Amino acid sequence: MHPHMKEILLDEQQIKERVLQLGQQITRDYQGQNILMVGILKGAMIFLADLVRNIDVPTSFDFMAVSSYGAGAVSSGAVRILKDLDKSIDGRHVIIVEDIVDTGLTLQYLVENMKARGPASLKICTLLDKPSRRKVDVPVDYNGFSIPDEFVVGYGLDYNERYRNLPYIAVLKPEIYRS
Ligand SMILES: O=P(O)(O)OC[C@H]1O[C@H](OP(=O)(O)OP(=O)(O)O)[C@H](O)[C@@H]1O
Ligand code: HPA
Ligand SMILES: [Mg+2]
Repeated sequence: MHPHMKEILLDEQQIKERVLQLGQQITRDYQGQNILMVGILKGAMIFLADLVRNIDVPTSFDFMAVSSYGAGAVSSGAVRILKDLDKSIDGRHVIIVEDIVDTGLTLQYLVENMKARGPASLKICTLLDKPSRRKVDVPVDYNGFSIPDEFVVGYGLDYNERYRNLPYIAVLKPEIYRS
């Protein structure tokens, strides 16, 4: 384990099994349709890459980059678009793919923003959910794991742009983000 980690919360095998289940569930729910997965950069990229390989209906993907956390471990609440979608989502069956729903502020903004673009349907898929930290209600359709209120990194999730490449999800030692 990386020396900056307190404990591994979800190991590679647990993540792999759950991502397979989510892919199978989405495949069942979208029979006969085409999906547009919208990955929210950068955190969701690893989850999206693994998830789409477990989906067996026609699937395309696009990306959006927004930022609320910046370099820190606390949400600023103000969401900025850093990179917008390449194409229109009008009439498409859209699934927003996130790595984590924490306060819900990022997703609340994204859902409002995307609904205004006229998709045929809009669902949310997140790998992790921290329900105890929610400030606004967001309708999560697919959730990998509900986790306790601890700052986690790995499998796409960062602290100050680090640790995204860890193959597991771990709790960062508090002294690392306090220092
Ligand atoms: O529910 P919330 O409290 O809004 O937090 C969740 C958001 O925060 C993180 O993004 P971040 O701004 O750190 O960008 P990143 O994905 O590039 O790390 C995460 O990827 C979610 O998008
Ligand atoms: O626990 C977290 N880890 C990394 N990024 C995050 N963004 C919201 N919560 C988290
Ligand atoms: Mg981040």
